[in-house]
Amino acid sequence: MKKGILLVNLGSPDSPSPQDVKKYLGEFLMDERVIDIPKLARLALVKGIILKTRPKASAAAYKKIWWDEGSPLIVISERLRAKVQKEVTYPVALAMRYGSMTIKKGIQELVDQGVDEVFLIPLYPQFAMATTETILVLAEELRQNHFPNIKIDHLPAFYNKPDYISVLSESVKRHLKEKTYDHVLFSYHGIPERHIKKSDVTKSHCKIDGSCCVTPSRAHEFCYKHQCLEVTRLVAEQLGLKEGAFSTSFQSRLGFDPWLQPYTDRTIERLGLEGVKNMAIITPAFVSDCLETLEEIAMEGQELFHEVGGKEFTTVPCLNDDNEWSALLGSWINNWADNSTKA
Ligand SMILES: C=CC1=C(C)c2cc3[nH]c(cc4nc(cc5[nH]c(cc1n2)c(C)c5CCC(=O)O)C(CCC(=O)O)=C4C)c(C)c3C=C
Ligand SMILES: [Fe+2]
Ligand SMILES: [Fe+2]
Repeated sequence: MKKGILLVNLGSPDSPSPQDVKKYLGEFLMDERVIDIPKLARLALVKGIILKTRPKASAAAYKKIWWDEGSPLIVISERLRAKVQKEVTYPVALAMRYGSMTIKKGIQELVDQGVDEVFLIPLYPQFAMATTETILVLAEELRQNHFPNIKIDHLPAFYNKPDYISVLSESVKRHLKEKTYDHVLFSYHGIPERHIKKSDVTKSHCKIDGSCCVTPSRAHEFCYKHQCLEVTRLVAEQLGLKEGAFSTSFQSRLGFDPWLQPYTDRTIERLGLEGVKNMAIITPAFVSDCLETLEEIAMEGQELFHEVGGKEFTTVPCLNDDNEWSALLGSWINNWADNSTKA
């Protein structure tokens, strides 16, 4: 069999125009694993309410962070792909779950090069039904309907792999430049609380309040909150952060249902009001900088911190196309290839 690699990230609109943002958000939010309510209710909510107002506001936010070469998330993912390609002898393609760079095109690109065994790498450290699961389900549907002769294997969530934690911690260390901060905040993309319950394979473990997340359970293989808290714990340990000098929060909530808490915006506000003057913020749910890190955190978050009396607000870039990160992906790919050959 000929092996090939498919890196998959979330995606971005084709341009920051309200029309392109509307098209992209329409596809993204109509995914039943993102807005997980019955189809008719989802249609009414997404087409009838969200897409009437949000594209304009989102387009304005995208305009603030857009690069000459395109969406930061896509440009960075392509840079990463090119570096990973240098680490391995197998063809490496890039696709996005939403938008024009479809997973179908990505698989086709590999198949056109003779590949019939694909190693799919969802570019998400933590598992969530709105990220990893939706990619895997779509890839399997595509395999069955369009590529019945290929095999697809995938990299599971890698949040607690020691080599990943070490690459992430080293990158954070380099960016924090040995300065001390009053507080280091680990901010992860949020998800609605009900997604945690839905992904609980035991159906009884997850309690939302976080108490469950420190009690060993097989539910943790699919518990986004546990996996976020573990990244914080492991990185804080490697950075030697003291208890109380760091915490975890969740950003980017949408709608009125409860999402994972504490919320990042309220946490930044509270820290400032409590007298924190200099803080650093790390965003380990994202491997590439994107709208949520460059605008929501680096611009909105910073403004909020200053409004409540904060002075220095340091945002740590995501791993992006860091050399150690591309080398690590290369080593995971080579390990997979060795093991799949033996099998
Ligand atoms: C860990 C990664 C992500 C999870 C989990 C996730 C869940 C999720 N997101 C929305 C709604 C929106 N997300 C938006 C942007 C966005 N989300 C992620 C990652 C995760 N989302 C990224 C990387 C981005 C940025 C994309 C880019 O082009 O840079 C947006 C669009 C922007 C906006 O209007 O705010 C929405 C909407 C939901 C409902 C959800 C549910 C679990
Ligand atoms: Fe999102
Ligand atoms: Fe838990």
